[in-house]
Amino acid sequence: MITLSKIAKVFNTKDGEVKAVDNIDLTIDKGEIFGVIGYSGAGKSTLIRLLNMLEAPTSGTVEVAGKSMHTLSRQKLRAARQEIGMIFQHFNLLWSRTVAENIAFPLEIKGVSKTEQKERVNELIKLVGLEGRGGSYPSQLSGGQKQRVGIARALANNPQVLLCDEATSALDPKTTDSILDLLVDINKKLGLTIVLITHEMHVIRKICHRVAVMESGKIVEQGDVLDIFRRPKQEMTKEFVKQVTEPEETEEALKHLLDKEGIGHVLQLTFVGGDTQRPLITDIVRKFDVNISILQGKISQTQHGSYGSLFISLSGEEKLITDVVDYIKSQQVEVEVIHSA
Ligand SMILES: Nc1ncnc2c1ncn2[C@@H]1O[C@H](COP(=O)(O)OP(=O)(O)OP(=O)(O)O)[C@@H](O)[C@H]1O
Repeated sequence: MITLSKIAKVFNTKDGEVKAVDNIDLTIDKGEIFGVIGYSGAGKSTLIRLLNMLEAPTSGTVEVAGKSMHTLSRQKLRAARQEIGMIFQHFNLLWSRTVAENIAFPLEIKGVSKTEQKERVNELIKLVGLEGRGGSYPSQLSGGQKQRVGIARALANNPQVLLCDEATSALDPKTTDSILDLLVDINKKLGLTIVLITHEMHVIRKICHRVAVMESGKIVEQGDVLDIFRRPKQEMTKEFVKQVTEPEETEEALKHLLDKEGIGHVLQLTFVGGDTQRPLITDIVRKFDVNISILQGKISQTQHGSYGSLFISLSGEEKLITDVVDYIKSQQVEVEVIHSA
C-alpha cells in the first residue's frame, strides 16, 4: 500500500541544514497497522507528512495506493489525498461547526450532494460511537469524543490509508485505550491501512502489527511487534520495550530486592505467545532441588499474541543453577541471569 524509497527531507534553517528524514526505505502492506516510534525530534512527524505530501521530499520516491505521490500535479495530488485520511494530536476541528458539520466538511469540498452527505455523516457518527452528538459543538465534547470526530472526518471520503499523528498523546490512559480500540475496530471492519507515529510503546504494543524505531532521521530497527518485544537489538529499541515490560516501579522494586542479603541468583525469563501459559516454574521445582521466589511478573497483550516477563530468585548449588538455566533455555524460553549470588 505504501512504499518509500530512499526518501529524505532536509530543512534549511538559519543554523544550517537539518536532515529530518535521512534516506529511508519502508514498505507498509495493505490492511496493516504500522507504528513508527521515536523520541521528540527523531523525524516521525516529517516522515508521516511525507506520505501525503504535506511535506515535499528533498529526494526519493513516495508511492501510496498505487500513485507516485511525488510526481503528481497539484490537482492530481488533491484527488490522491482523498485516499489518505489523517488525524492529529490536537484534533484540528473547526470550532464554529457542529460535529456533523465537521464530519461533512471533506464531503462538501468534494461536491457531494446534501442528501448523500447526511447519509454518510450518519453512518460515520455510528461507526465512531457518537450517536446523539451530531448537533454538539467541539467545545462541548471530551478529548476522546473530539478525536472520534477527527476519525469520522478522516474517514468521510472512504480513504485506503489513515495517518495518525500522535493521535492519543493528548488523552488520558483510559481514553487512549478506547481510541486505540476504535482504530483496531476500523482496521478490521474496513480493511484500512493505518500508519501511526507515537513516542509511547504502549500504543505500539496495543494495536500495531509492525513497528519501526526512528532515531536521528533514520529507521534503526523494524519488525513484527512481538519479535521486537522478544528480541530488541538496538539500545533505543530496548528502552522503548522497557517502557511496557519493565516500568519504573518494576525497576525500583528489583533494585530494592537486589540490594538485600541472600537474594540468591536473579533470573529474568521472557515468555512469548503460548509460552505465557506454560507451567515452567512447577516443572523446575519438580525437576531440581532449588528454592524459587517469584519477585515480579507481567504479561502484556499484543495484536499477535501475549508477551510476558518474570523475575525469579533461585537459591541452590552453583551447578544446579547452571542446570536450571540450561533447562529453561531448552524449553525455548529466553533467560538472562541479571544478578549472581
Ligand atoms: N519546518 C521545519 N523547518 C526546519 N526544521 C524542521 C521543520 N520541521 C521539522 N524540523 C526539524 O526536523 C527534525 C525532526 O522533526 P520532527 O518534528 O519530524 O520530529 P518528531 O520525531 O516528529 O518530533 P516531535 O514528536 O517532537 O514532533 C527536528 O530537528 C526539527 O527541528
